[in-house]
Amino acid sequence: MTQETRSVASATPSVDLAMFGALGDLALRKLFPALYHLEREGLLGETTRILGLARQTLETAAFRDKVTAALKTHLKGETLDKACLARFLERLEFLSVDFAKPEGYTTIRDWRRQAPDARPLMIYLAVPASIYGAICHNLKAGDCLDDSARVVVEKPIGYDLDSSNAINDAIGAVFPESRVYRIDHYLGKETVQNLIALRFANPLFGTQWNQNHISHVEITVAEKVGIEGRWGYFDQAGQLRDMVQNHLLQLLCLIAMDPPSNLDADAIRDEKVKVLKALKPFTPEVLERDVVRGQYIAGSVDGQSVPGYLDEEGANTTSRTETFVAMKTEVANWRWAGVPFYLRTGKRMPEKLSQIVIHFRQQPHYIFDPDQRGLASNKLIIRLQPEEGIALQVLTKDSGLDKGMRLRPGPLDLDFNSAFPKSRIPDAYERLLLEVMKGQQYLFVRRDEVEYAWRWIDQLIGAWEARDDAPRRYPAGSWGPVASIAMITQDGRSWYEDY
Ligand SMILES: NC(=O)C1=CN([C@@H]2O[C@H](COP(=O)(O)OP(=O)(O)OC[C@H]3O[C@@H](n4cnc5c(N)ncnc54)[C@H](OP(=O)(O)O)[C@@H]3O)[C@@H](O)[C@H]2O)C=CC1
Ligand SMILES: O=C1O[C@H](COP(=O)(O)O)[C@@H](O)[C@H](O)[C@H]1O
Repeated sequence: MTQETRSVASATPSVDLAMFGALGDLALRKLFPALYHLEREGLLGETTRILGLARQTLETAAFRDKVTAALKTHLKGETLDKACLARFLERLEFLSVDFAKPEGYTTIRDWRRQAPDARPLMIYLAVPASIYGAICHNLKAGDCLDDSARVVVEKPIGYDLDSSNAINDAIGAVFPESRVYRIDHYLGKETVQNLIALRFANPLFGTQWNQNHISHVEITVAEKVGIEGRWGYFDQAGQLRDMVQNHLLQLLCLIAMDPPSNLDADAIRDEKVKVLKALKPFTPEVLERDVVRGQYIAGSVDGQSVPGYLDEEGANTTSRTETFVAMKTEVANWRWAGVPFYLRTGKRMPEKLSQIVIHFRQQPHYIFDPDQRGLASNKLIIRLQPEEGIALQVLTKDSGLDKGMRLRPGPLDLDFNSAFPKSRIPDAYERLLLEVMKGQQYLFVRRDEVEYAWRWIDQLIGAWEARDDAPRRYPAGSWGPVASIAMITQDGRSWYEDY
């Protein structure tokens, strides 16, 4: 992170953005809406050009129509600003290329040569990871690249350590690590970045952030959605690879890492890697006690009946893929020894909710009503989505003449929408696209982070496979298998449930 991003944003430099997979789901649902928002906020470089690339034959005018239709569909209730839309569409061009074949790349090179001035080339690979290597190779062989070229790659980077290494090697054969931007869209969420501010700008928390003061940490990422037509992909991955390997481990790293010496990308990423290296591995015995896998069966979400995982479109009816995981893990280092981190994520839960709860230890000597001892210690509740905010649960005296010194838990609450009503919370992809344009890597995942995350996940999956047990069933619309509640109750605790 350079000086300028530490304080106020500066003007974004103009770039040439080549979007591979420009007619795919990610591009149309997330990336073009994010780029349009950047346009509306005046955050696109003045002469930035955007080249859509896909296999389908299409004129630029028809491509602009498709992008307009996608914006109308995906900008949830927002009215398109006509002038802004016109400015945005003017930037777009389209080329039909089969990415696997070298021939088409001459057209990309020619487009690049038409740039009005020297500017960075930003390549976004919104395509399956299986063709990242071919695209990188063809871009180089087709003379499309120079030293300004940076590449953005999507998750999942592989299926395990070996496959992720193969993908990273293919990318690394063309791009140095300093020009590779691996997306984990959770890092682009405003509230996730706020974890850095919360922890390192507030001495109140900085001094308490260790095993002397924190008893345990919960991270919940619950989704209401099911598989949404992605059964083929999801069934190969499962919730552990789809959500824990990346998003939940990134959240855990931001909570557990030591303070970086500055806000440079590598300073932050070095600290995250130390956390990943310190995660306790799972032995088969620990696995049985501390990990619960689930798969949803038919149920109801928001009052609507929904099918079970095995009855989703395209399902293989004998699949044992997990759609829910709960686990207890530990970061084995001086700061966190003995502090359980409880992680939980699942599809078809009753709420969409991403939340971190830090439970502080009780006072060493207790002087209030013994009946209230178990009432509560302080909790810091960090709501990442949907209602972004931070609440600190404190104990105060219950008011009233008849109450004596009765305690009452209550929140010191910072709701971002009411505290900062004018500020729109940008979508993660807006932030991430902007950072690539500026050449800042601190919100992207470095190769060794991916590797250590896979190492940990691989040994967990290895232990799982050795047990060969089926996931536990849970009805859609519930908080997961009962065993996930028992898992935390065995430690005398419960999942925080004030949703
Ligand atoms: N969609 C999402 O919400 C998310 C997606 N991702 C990742 O983003 C990437 C893109 O995903 P998504 O948009 O869903 O996938 P899609 O399949 O919807 O889009 C991929 C696009 O790439 C095109 N493509 C594939 N191979 C070639 C080729 N050889 N030549 C030309 N075009 C090609 C496809 O064209 P055609 O239709 O002609 O085959 C398609 O338009 C994947 O890596 C995915 O894992 C990550 C997180 C979320
Ligand atoms: O990466 C993924 O994330 C989404 C959840 O993202 P969110 O921003 O809506 O919380 C998940 O549904 C998807 O399966 C996974 O691939």
